[in-house]
Amino acid sequence: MINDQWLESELELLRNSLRRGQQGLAHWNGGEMAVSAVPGAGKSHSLSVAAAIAIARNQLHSRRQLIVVTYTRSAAANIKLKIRDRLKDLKLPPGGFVVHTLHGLALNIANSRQELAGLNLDNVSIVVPNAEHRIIRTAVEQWIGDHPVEYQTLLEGIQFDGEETERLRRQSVLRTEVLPQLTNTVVREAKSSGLLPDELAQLSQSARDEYGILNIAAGLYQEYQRLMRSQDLIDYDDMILAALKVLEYPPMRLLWQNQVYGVFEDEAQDSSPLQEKLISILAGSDEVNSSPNLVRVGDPNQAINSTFTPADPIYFKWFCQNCQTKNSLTTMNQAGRSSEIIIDAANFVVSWVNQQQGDRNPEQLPFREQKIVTVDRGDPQPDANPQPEGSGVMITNPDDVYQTVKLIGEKAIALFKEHPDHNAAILVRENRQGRFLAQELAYLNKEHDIKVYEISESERYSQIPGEILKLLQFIDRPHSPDNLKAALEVLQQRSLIPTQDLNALATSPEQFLYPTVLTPPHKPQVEEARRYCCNLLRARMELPHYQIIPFLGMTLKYTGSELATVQKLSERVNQQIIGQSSLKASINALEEIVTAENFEGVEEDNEDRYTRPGQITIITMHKAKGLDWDYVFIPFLHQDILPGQPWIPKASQFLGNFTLSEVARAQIRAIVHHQYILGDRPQVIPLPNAAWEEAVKLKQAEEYRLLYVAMTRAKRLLWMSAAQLGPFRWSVFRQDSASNLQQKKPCPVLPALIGYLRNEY
Ligand SMILES: Nc1ncnc2c1ncn2[C@@H]1O[C@H](COP(=O)(O)OP(=O)(O)OP(=O)(O)O)[C@@H](O)[C@H]1O
Repeated sequence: MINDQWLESELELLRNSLRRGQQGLAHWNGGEMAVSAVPGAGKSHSLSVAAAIAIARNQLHSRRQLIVVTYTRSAAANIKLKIRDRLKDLKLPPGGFVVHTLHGLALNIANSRQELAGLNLDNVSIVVPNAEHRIIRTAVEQWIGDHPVEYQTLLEGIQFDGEETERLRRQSVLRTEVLPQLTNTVVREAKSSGLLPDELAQLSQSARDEYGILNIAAGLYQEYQRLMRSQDLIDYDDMILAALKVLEYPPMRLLWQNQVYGVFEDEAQDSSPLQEKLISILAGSDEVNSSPNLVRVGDPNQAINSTFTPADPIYFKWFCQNCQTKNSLTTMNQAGRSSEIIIDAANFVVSWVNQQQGDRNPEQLPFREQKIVTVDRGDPQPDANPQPEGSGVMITNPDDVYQTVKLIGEKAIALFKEHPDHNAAILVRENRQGRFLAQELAYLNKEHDIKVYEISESERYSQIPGEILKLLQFIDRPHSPDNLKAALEVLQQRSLIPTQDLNALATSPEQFLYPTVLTPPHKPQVEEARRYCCNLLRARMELPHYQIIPFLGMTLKYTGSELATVQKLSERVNQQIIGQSSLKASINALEEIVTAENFEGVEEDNEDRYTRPGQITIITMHKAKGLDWDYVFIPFLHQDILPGQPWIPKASQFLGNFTLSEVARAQIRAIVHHQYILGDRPQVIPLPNAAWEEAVKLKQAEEYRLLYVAMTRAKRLLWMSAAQLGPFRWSVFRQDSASNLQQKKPCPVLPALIGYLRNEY
């Protein structure tokens, strides 16, 4: 205990600088605690104060530390600085704590006894596979080779007349889309829940569906693991598993637990069961009946990664419930970020969406019923709950997407004229919307000195080496259906050719690329794709190969710093192949770059670039989490995107009215939830249709939470709109063609919100 009077009174002052709800955190004195906070509640602020208080009170030092865990490196750097500042104010040395990302922490533990971890970390490389990764593609090929009967059942789908072209098309869909996606989803979902391939295979025995989806999934997972091992590769979950293996050994567990006084976890709604297990062990002790010194802070209403990563907010909700029964749940409801009317609008969304769900269990509702409240008078946050700009919340219904941009442009000009030091953002659901807005608003920069900054542009840098590689592989071997399909995908993603079923084109490259008089004429969209491909092939004949990469960059219509990135890439490849220059050598060099995932684009590296004054940032709703702006525009709020309809790609509808990967995800979640609550009691695995329905519900709930995150980014003005006419789907929208816009329905919460605001204000 501290007996220094001065320090005690400083700590008291520090505690009092926190708001009511935040103080619970500062009073933490060991044991488990859950903190459920609303957007803008000051989670990282109060976490850093509570950390400093815990370090001071318990006189922590380098051999007995507090561990703070966050999910991104920038969050880690941020909170580290904050804790240091607090300790400095308390005249204490900057020690007694470490801030880690979860994976950084796992790596440290695994490194502490490599032979226990089962990994030689000096030899392995870390990869982050996606469905296109070569490991996953190879796993799929191996599985197909070893499981002809199961593969045949998939090929036949719900009906099949044996026609050859259709069989080839289905093969292409299964090999390049369905099975890679299934592998990717299952590996991540099962592994991060602590399920090994054999356990999954065992569990899949009680599933009763015709394909045996979980059994296929377990087989794919097995192949994946084998390939990763044989090539000395590990993924992020392997790091956590390795750390857990070290901690299973009692002397090592004791050693670590003695070093760790407690663990504070931020963004706890994004945790997976495996991650939760790791921090609970670290924060615990081997004494019976003692609970771990574990504080978990999160906001279940901001869980926006649960449908494409294994993060699942239900675990944090359960943790909160558990703490509530032990009286150790704290809620932080006050937030000073936004004007009151914006807070009201966000709270309305929470209740309205939950009301639509009928009677589901509270933890299965899209939102935790936790309302945001304005701060008290005299709050320490400067300009807390600022005066709104105009009415504070504006909802409009423009004629079409073009008029939407026009209105945003006019509003931005007026706002920046009056407040040049403020900032603004347009939040979009997908990058294509962002690209459209950036093009249409480019005039703001030239004519009004308002910088328009589109974030997805810089995100695209990391895709450039992969895109160029696919085109090079195609021009090297154009008759390979896989190469052709991969190249067509790139062209389609870049909106250079119309969206269509590429499997049909890629199954017979010869017919597609060089139709004879005997082949039926191509449809216009196929012909357009063919012309693009033939131009690429011609370039191979006509250009010296060191010019090919820059040429491909132009063909893909890269702009500005994307082109600079391509130039840099081209130079690096040419340097690597000096003395043996050929197309093959370029491909090999590029393959190495893509596999190593270590090529950095040409871009600024600073998070502040998202929120510069006088700037309008175009950013996806996902990426906007954790940030805020004076003015926030959220256009294109249409029902087909928000909450969205269940959508099964046409190409894979022969398998039934669901996607295999989503069914498998929902089945694995059902298993893990069951194990979590009911332990070893017999398990019923949902059938594909029920699992798919559950997946759809989860997806729609997440879309609403995404809207909530987006709305709560606004400080003074929240501008939302749903145009009457919009593209059928943004993925097929092309500005250059006179594409038809269609009648669109607004996201259902918008009319309800308009009614609410009208009555309330
Ligand atoms: N007690 C306080 N005294 C002074 N400032 C505070 C206090 N609590 C919060 N703040 C300020 O409120 C702002 C919002 O805090 P922060 O960004 O940490 O919120 P958050 O909970 O992480 O929000 P979100 O989850 O929506 O991203 C910060 O500028 C922070 O400094």
